[in-house]
Amino acid sequence: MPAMLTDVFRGHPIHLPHSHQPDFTSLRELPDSYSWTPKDDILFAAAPSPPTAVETIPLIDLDHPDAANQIGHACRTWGAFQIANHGVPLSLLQDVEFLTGSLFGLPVQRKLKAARSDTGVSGYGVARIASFFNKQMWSEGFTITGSPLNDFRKLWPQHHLNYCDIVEEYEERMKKLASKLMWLALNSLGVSEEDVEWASLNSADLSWAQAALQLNHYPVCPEPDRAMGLAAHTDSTLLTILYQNNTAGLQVFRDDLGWITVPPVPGSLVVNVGDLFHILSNGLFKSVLHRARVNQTRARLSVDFLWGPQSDIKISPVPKLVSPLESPLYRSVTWKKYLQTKATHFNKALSMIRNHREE
Ligand SMILES: O=C(O)CCC(=O)C(=O)O
Ligand SMILES: [Fe+2]
Repeated sequence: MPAMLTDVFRGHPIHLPHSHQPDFTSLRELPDSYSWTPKDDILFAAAPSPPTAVETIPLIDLDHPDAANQIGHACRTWGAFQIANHGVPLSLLQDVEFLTGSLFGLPVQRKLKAARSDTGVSGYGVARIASFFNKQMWSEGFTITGSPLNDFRKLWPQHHLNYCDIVEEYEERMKKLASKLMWLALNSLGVSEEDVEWASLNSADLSWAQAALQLNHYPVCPEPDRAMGLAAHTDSTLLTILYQNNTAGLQVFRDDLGWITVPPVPGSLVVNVGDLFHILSNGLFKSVLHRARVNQTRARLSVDFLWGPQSDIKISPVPKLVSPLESPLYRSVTWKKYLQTKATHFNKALSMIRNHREE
């Protein structure tokens, strides 16, 4: 049986000196441990986009006949896009948002009943990337891998079954959507099912993929300019599908434009290219650097569907996308191995598996 995502993470526990969440609502000033400077993250100070910048990631209508090409173009230029007409019912998005709000609205002591253990993956806690930074992030999270039943029972002794049903339905929908998006993007490069033997086009057979669901809460912050909701990172996934409530905060980085805010569009979903899709596309698709900022007036919620292949599948650049005169840009890697590299080298992980060509 292929190793599941849970095992991958379990082998790489996060050791954090601060495993306890503060009660954000009681803080009237930003504590020093939450106050970021460019020293804490060089990207913190990277050029903010000018207020006049109108450019942002495209919003693509999946019913549009040219959707595949638009997605391909967005993956190459931004590494991210929003989608409308994605087929996920609005009522389900609302249910997931309600669940997320209800979870983070619980008293801290209750949330800590489902705290992620030192070596665990699922449950309540700080962002996984927290261990790479000296400063703390203005957010709290809840990770779901496999069934949330045990954790949900601790959080909501009465209503956990309803909430489990919502998660299950959401994950089913997301799995199908993610596979559809991957194939649309690959088709735009002329890549078809014969070129990627481990991934089936058939939406009824998604057993080659696995996923985790990450719920995030960014509370109202007394000094948002000095705080960081979630520091800059790329996702280790093939694709990530993000639902955000109606509050801006997600930003994506473009070398030529700086940090660009992704405006919430009601009912739409944000899609990010992750590191594995970048590898698979031989570097053609950009694994987008992104982060979450916070604000002083509205709490922000996001639901992140992190999607990739089963842990033992070897991902390497599709041969068709590699020029016959050059070696592939990356060596082959399983998701399991890649997460191990990421757990040690964080944002430098991709360069660790890159084939360095003679210039
Ligand atoms: O909350 C967001 O907008 C971003 C979340 C994210 O990037 C993550 O969970 O990996
Ligand atoms: Fe992310």
